[in-house]
Amino acid sequence: MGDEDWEAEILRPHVSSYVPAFEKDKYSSGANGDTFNRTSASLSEMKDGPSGRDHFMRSGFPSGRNLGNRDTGKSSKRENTPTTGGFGRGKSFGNRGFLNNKFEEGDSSGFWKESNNDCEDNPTRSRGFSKRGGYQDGNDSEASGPFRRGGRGSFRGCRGGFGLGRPNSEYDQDEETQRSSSLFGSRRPAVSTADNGNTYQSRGGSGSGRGGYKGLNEEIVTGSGKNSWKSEAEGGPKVMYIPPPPPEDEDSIFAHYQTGINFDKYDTILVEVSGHDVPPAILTFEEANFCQTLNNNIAKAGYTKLTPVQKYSIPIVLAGRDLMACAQTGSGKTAAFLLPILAHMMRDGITASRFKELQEPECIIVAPTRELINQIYLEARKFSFGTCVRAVVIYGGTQFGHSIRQLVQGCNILCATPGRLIDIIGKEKIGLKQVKYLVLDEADRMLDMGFGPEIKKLISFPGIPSKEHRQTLLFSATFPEEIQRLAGEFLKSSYLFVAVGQVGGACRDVQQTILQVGQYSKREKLVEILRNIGDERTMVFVETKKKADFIATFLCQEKISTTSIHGDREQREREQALGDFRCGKCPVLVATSVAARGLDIENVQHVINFDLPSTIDEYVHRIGRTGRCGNTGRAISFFDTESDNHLAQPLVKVLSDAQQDVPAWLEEIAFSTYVTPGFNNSGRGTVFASVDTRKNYQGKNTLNTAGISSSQAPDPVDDESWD
Ligand SMILES: Nc1ncnc2c1ncn2[C@@H]1O[C@H](COP(=O)(O)OP(=O)(O)OP(=O)(O)O)[C@@H](O)[C@H]1O
Repeated sequence: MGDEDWEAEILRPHVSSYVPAFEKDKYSSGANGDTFNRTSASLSEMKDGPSGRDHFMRSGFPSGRNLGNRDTGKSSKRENTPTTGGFGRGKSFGNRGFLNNKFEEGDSSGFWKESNNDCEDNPTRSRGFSKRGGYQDGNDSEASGPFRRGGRGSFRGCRGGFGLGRPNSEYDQDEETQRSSSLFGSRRPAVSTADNGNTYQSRGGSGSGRGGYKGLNEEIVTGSGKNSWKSEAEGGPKVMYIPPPPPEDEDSIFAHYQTGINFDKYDTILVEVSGHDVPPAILTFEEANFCQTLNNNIAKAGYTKLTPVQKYSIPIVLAGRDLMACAQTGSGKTAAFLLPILAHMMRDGITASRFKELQEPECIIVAPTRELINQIYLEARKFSFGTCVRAVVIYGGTQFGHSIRQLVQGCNILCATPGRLIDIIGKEKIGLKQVKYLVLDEADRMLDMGFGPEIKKLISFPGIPSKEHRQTLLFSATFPEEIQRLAGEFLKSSYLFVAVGQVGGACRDVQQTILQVGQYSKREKLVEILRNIGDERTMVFVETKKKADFIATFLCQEKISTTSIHGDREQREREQALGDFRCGKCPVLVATSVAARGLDIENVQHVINFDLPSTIDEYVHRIGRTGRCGNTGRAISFFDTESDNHLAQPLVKVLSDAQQDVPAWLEEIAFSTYVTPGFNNSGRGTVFASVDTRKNYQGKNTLNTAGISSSQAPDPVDDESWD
């Protein structure tokens, strides 16, 4: 499967980590005297720290209940007649009345109800199915696919730009449409913002047959017809974008932000390790016995103290063990795998061999989104600074030849998105024989029905060492049970499971507020909140790419400097948007779930869920863009009782686990929408994967000498109950 090529028809189960409060005991661990031990990250006795919410400066926002807008969306129905822009037939959408501020949400004709997908990423890639009955959203996908390949007109901007067919279907923004439309599209900024004139530009679409637009330097059109889209590697249209090289000066390489006031409180988080023969945790970087260069780099990065996931994971990886590690967002998982891998490589004296036709990396790191893999690459480059180890990043939306040129200069650590990786392997540009380390960051995402097939493909390529002969490391903040079971296929049976805090739990450094806001009141509420926030950096999550464009444009019209990131933006635009947000030029970033996972952006003080995501895990990742590395942050979510009730139960669980206020109205909804345990409501509202799932099938655990719990987990492969 090619880059930007995706099996769009695959369903993703609605994964959930929730167990109702009244069922909690049934599933809870540790405290109830089960066989797993929980150990505080400091390896000292767990102290009763202040509750999560006490860590925060109180905001100007009243609690959810007080602010809760009980608008249930009863405002007048909007008309279907567009006021601007051209439209295709079918479920046309547009900025109905948008320019004169009559743009309304929730129209039954589809716009606001389009599938919520975004991707390469496309965490909702498969949600489209359950929600909309079968289409895959179009995506700027690392992996998009034949099922998205129609020539439906594509909305490519905020002001019209519609083609024929089903302009408002999940299909209408697919990669192919974008690619093949640039001949016809006209580049026309939808809105240039308000304040500085360049804050936000949404691409204007052009109403050609295929609709859509792709930037001049990004796509070359092949004029291919329906269902003929191929990735570049497969001979499809070329992507011309070459990302700018990262800065080379040491200051930039080691630039970092400060740990926050709650960094030391990480030590009080309970940690569970399960599996056999658990190596003792380390308490300090010195105990890791890294070489001097690595220690220097760690110091230059401003790391003086290990985070819990690092304390436990580093010795496990150093001991050569496979690992599944789950720790809260922003708690340093990247270094937890990078540092020990680098330590091994340096111990083994690995040197990148330049200009070899076939590069044979020792380590492959895969992550679901382009921006995230780029971030991981920058971390790898930072920690390998001044060594012979060379990291390379390759990802979709960039010129294929550029990826190859990066590779041939030598590659020990290959950071890649799955689609581009598979393409590069298919082109025999890298050999897999030397792979000793395979890391899946955001592993639950990488193994779900979205990316899972590609990862399976990866580990099935001829030449790649079997799981017995490589070290496989899975990291995420969420690990639903079903994914944990799947993961057994990728890991040695002796793998260890590290759980820092509650698996799938939200970061306690984020003050969470849930407001009841109907769809027709959301924009007004958003503006009110953003005006209160002022210039503090804020990520606003919406469910669809189209909505991201609209909301960003709307905010710009409201004179709030805003940019946006989603899967229909060109890669160059995505990187520009992220850059503008990072540097504060645009303090508001409207994003789809493409930005929900992993992104580590300094000073993001607020996350606003304009739309709640369809799964609770996604919620946890989204709000985790703030409150990182001991810093505090705030998350405000608009809960629409017309569409979000399925999230009430898991939200109550996540809020109470994180010691947040739970609005009474939310509890009421949660109670009234109670799902019988065991009834699999598309994976929602069912069992909360509170621990290593092997625990559900095993006998006793023992306490190891380090005070870390060590379970006598049966070999999952041999365990009949495993499946
Ligand atoms: N020991 C440490 N000391 C200081 N800063 C650290 C330490 N470990 C990590 N950091 C910093 O904390 C931030 C968050 O780390 P990272 O992005 O690895 O979190 P994460 O757990 O992978 O989050 P997510 O679940 O959102 O992907 C980064 O800026 C990183 O450089």
